[in-house]
Amino acid sequence: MPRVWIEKILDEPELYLLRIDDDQIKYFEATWGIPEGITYNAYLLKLDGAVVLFDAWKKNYAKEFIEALSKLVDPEEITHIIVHHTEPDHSGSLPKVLELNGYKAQLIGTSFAKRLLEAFYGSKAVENFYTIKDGEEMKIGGKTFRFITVPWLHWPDTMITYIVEHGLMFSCDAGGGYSIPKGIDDSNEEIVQNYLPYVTKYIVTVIGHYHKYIIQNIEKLKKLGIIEETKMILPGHGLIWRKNPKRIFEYYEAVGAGIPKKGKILVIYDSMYGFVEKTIEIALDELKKHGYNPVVYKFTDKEAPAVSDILGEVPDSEALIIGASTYEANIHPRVRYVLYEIVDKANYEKPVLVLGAYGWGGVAGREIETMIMRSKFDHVDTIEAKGRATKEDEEKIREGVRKLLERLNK
Ligand SMILES: Cc1cc2nc3c(=O)[nH]c(=O)nc-3n(C[C@H](O)[C@H](O)[C@H](O)COP(=O)(O)O)c2cc1C
Repeated sequence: MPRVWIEKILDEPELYLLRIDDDQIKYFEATWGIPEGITYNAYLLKLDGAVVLFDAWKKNYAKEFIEALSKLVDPEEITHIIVHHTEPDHSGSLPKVLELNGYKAQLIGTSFAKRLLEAFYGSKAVENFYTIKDGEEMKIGGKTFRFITVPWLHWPDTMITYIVEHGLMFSCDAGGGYSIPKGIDDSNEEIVQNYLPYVTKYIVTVIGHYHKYIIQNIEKLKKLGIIEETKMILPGHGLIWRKNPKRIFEYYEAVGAGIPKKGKILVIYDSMYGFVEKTIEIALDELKKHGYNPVVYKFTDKEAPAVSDILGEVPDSEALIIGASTYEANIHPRVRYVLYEIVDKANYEKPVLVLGAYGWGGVAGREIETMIMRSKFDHVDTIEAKGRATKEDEEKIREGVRKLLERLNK
């Protein structure tokens, strides 16, 4: 059952975390396999003469959200609701909150957020909506709220809120990650280390399509001096960053830029009857001879890894080896889908070696080359075997691996 956390984060100003651990979800956005689950984080701030709610939870947990919220405040007393991003994993419970609030609270968000809220929940939901301008400041309960738009992180509606006097940054999806961390913040390094790979997976699968905006928006926040001075980052998923708040944005930047881990080669392949696998075994042997320790994902008649996990491995890889069989004059469907998603969401300047096997006319290699040529990836070579790899193929594969490694050492 999902665990609910109601945690006081600060005494002054009086700030609470409302978090639910969604361990029931299987596919985030009905696509990305996340057996590790995800948390939805909302925040409540009690000020002099104002009660401010920052976002909410998914609709499935509206009942739990109201119960948790009601332990801190009568929903009728909420004066402001800040909507950072309208994706229903954050906004789904808002209609229930508004109903219990008697629609008295002022909603605050971008013009895009207003339009989307209306489309999702009807015109009554936005009756009392205030549309902010980028950089606008507003006094609420004696504090200065600065609203900064961060479009395409990862919807057009997205903004963050910065409370100037206390250096509090409510960042919604930016700074978030998958999984259900055992704590609420970054104070325990073991929890952080377990969590960070799920941050990468989240960035690639959820924000990856717009990954240039990660860099752009972080630059924007840097220029405003906000990242430098912030004391706490409070995202809509995962851990709160208070011990070292800058760390999560540095991590986001590193993933956005695809900074590689020395020696990590990602190998992805399909093999129906073992012929592609043979070409991969030769490549793995050559990699090992050169001291590399590859990370391997394979699609066979016994296993099909989650595409979300594979995507999470791309940003910190030095290079990729893709192995595919030709299937009905195309790339095997499993590898075709993975590649499509990699090129779309994890498109980096990294070298790629293509291996494969075919029966009567190799097509997969050529098709993969075309996909790579249209991406930022750097095509090194394509070597395909007609069925079983011959001695000659073996030599070419080993040579291909050496060429791939040379690119890394340039
Ligand atoms: C359903 C199916 C479709 C195939 N389509 C093609 C094809 O269009 N062209 C071709 O050359 N080989 C085709 N093949 C043959 C495979 O590409 C070939 O046997 C290859 O060696 C398979 O490698 P693997 O056993 O590692 O998957 C097909 C095989 C299967 C099972």
